[in-house]
Amino acid sequence: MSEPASRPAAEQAAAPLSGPACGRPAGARAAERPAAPTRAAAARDPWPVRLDRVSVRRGGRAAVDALTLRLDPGGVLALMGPNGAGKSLTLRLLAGLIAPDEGAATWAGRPTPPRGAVGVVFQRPALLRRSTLGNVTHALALAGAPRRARRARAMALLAQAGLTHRADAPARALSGGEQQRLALARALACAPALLLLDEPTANLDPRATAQVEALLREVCAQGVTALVVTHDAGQARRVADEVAFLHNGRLTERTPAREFFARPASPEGRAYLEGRLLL
Ligand SMILES: Nc1ncnc2c1ncn2[C@@H]1O[C@H](COP(=O)(O)OP(=O)(O)OP(=O)(O)O)[C@@H](O)[C@H]1O
Repeated sequence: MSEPASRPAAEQAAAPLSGPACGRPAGARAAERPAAPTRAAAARDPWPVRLDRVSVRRGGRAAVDALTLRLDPGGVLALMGPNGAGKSLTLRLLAGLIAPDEGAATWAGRPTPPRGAVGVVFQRPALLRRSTLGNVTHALALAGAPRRARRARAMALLAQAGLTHRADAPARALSGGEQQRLALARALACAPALLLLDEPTANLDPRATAQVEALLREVCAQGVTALVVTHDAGQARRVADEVAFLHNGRLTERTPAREFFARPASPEGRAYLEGRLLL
């Protein structure tokens, strides 16, 4: 994930069930590892994903204000900032779920993301009234996986998410942490190149948070690029390679994570880490 660190100031699928996005599957044990995506990867690669001076108007103001951000393959970018900074809107722009009012969002130079190239996990997963397994097989069906391959592939995704033992349970009966790991497994059904997560552990306890983070790290180690919106500085330290900091819809800095936490480049980033940036 790159773009030179822009020092001070400069830039589910959708849940696969509801939007344009939909995982380079990864595996727990090798025997259970989902088969390699059958699609021609290059045709679906979204790189670079670019926001060029995009603005989104909400409530009579620019909630995202002339933002420029470029994502290239590799790594985890944490998108941080105070409430209302424009993080979720930015994530939705990157997913192609909303269009900018000004500026341009492009994927590999095109105005929409390649089908299935971007997976999204929201803070509260919208799970279907089906079994855990059924949620994933449904996502695979939407992704165009052949019927005969769906069950084995879904079971491999569930194994990776540590949910084999919950396969037949109603998805909505899972714990919050299990539901979020299911949402991740489901988002991986389309073998996305880019995974966007909007505060994926905001409602989880430390143990469930650690499980989701471990799954995210595993998926990223296997080639998926991720952007995580988080308020949790500990989480950003644990999972992110870089931090992009937003304030009032503007990018104040994009900095390697280690550097951000040691010496944030922008006054806003510094104030936030010191608990002084409240709005
Ligand atoms: N549909 C809407 N109507 C009016 N204002 C909106 C709408 N959607 C977003 N906004 C406003 O745009 C701003 C940015 O919203 P966004 O959800 O991107 O912020 P955020 O950084 O994700 O905040 P939080 O950390 O609280 O989730 C906020 O002030 C929000 O109130």
